[in-house]
Amino acid sequence: MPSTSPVKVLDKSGQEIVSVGFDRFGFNSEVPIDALRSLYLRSHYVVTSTSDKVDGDSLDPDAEEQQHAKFTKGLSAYQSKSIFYPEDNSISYTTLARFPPVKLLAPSQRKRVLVTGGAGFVGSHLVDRLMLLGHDVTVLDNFFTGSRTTVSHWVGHPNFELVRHDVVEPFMIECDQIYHLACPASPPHYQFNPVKTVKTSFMGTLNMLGLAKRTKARFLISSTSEVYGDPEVHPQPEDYWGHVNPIGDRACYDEGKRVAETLTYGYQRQDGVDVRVARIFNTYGPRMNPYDGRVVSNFIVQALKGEDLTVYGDGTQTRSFQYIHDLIDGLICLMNSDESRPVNIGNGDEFTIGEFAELVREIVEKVQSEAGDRPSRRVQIIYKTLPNDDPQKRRPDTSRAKESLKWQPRWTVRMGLEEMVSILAQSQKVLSLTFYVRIGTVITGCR
Ligand SMILES: O=c1ccn([C@@H]2O[C@H](COP(=O)(O)OP(=O)(O)O[C@H]3OC[C@@H](O)[C@H](O)[C@H]3O)[C@@H](O)[C@H]2O)c(=O)[nH]1
Repeated sequence: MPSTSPVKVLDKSGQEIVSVGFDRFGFNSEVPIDALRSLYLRSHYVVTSTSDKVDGDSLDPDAEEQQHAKFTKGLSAYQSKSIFYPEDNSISYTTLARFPPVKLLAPSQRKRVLVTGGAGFVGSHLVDRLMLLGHDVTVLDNFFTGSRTTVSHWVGHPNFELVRHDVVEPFMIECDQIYHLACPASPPHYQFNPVKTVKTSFMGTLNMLGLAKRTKARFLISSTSEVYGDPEVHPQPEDYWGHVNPIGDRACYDEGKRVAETLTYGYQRQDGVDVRVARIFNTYGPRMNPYDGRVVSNFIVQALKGEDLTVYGDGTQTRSFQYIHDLIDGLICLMNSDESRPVNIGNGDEFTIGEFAELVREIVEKVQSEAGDRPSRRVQIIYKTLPNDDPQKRRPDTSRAKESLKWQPRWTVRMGLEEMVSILAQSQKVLSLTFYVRIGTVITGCR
C-alpha cells in the first residue's frame, strides 16, 4: 500500500519506502513509516497561541495544525497537542487520551525489553518501534543528554515504563533483552564531563552485564565507529584494531567504548552471557537534539536560521551518514540474530565534510522554496578550527552485516536529509528553535 504521507521517500533502488523493518531470525520488526512519523512529530507538536485566545485555549485558526496534520494523515487522532504562550513564555502540555494501536502478541512472542538511554535520540526511535510491535518496554535514562519529551507519548501505556536512573548504579528488573545504549554520544557532550563519560561506559556496562548474567537476558551494547579512532585502514572492517590516542580529548568516549566491549566479551567468556556488539557509524534523523553540536544538526539548524555553515578544518575529512531507521533495523536484526561478533552498522555513502555542507545547504534551500520561504541571502560556508584528534576519514565495511544479518541500508543520505529538514523546518515555524531545544535537552553537570 502506498504511503498516505506527502513526504514520499524512495530507497536506494528507487522503490517507495512505506514501511521499515522485516521479519528475520524469528522476530518481525516491520511497521508502517507513517506510524513512526506521527510519533517523532508528537513530542514536538506544539502550537502557538494567538493574543485573541478565549479562556486561554483558542488557537490560531488551523494553519499550523494543518501543516502538522499533513505529516500525520490518518494518525492525527493519536496526537497530543500543547500550546505555547509567547507573551509570558509558558507552555500548556496535554497528555494523550488514546495511544496509537500496538500489536497484540501471544505471550510466547512478547519480549520484556530494557532500553538504557531509551530517552535519547537512538533509544527513543528503538522504543517507538518496539512499542508498536507490541513488546513490554522499560526505559532507563538519567536525562543527562536524553529528554523525557522523546518518549512522553508512551507514558501511561500499560506496556511502557519510564525510569529515571543512572546506569552507573545497579538496577534490577526481570527482562529478556537489554539494549544498552546509555552514554552521551556527541563529541561536545561526551567531552563536557570526560570522567563521567568513562564512568558511564565502564560502570554502566558492568552493571548491565551483571543484570544480563543474573536474568539470562540477551545483551546488546551500542559501541561506535570511534573504537577505530583516526583509522589507518579504510574502509574499516570489524577486525581492524583501531588507532586511538588513549589520552586525547576523545579518549573518554573511544577508550570508554573499547573497554565496554572488552567487558562485554569478558562476561561472554567467563559467564556465558549472550552478547551482541553493534559498532554504530554516524547516524542522523528527527529528534536529534538540534544543538548537540554534531555536524548534521549543526548544519541544518544553521541553514534554517540563515546562519553560515561552520566547517571545521579544511573540510576534507570524511564521514558516512546513515538514517535512523536503517540503524534501528540493524540493531533489532543483530539482537535477534546468532551473530555475537562485533558488527558495523552504517551507510557506506561517504562525503567530505565540505561536500556535505553543500548538500545540506542545497536541501534546505529546496525545502524552503517548496514551502514558499525566501531567505534574504544565501548562507555561506565558513571554516573554523579542527578539533583535536578529529578522525580524517571514516567509512564502514559492512560485509559482515550483509552476510550475517542480511542487512544493508535502504535510505539514501539525501532522502533522510529531506525528511529531517522538513520536520525541523516545520518545528522552527511553530516555535523558535531556541525554545525547541529548551523543551528538549539541558546539559547538567551530573557526576
Ligand atoms: O559544525 C560542525 C560540526 C562538526 N564538524 C565536523 O564534522 C565531522 C563529524 O562530526 P560529528 O561531531 O558529527 O561526529 P564525529 O564523527 O566526530 O563523532 C561521532 O562519531 C560517531 C558516533 O559514535 C558519535 O555520534 C560521534 O562521536 C567532524 O570532522 C567534525 O569536525 C564540522 O565541520 N562542523
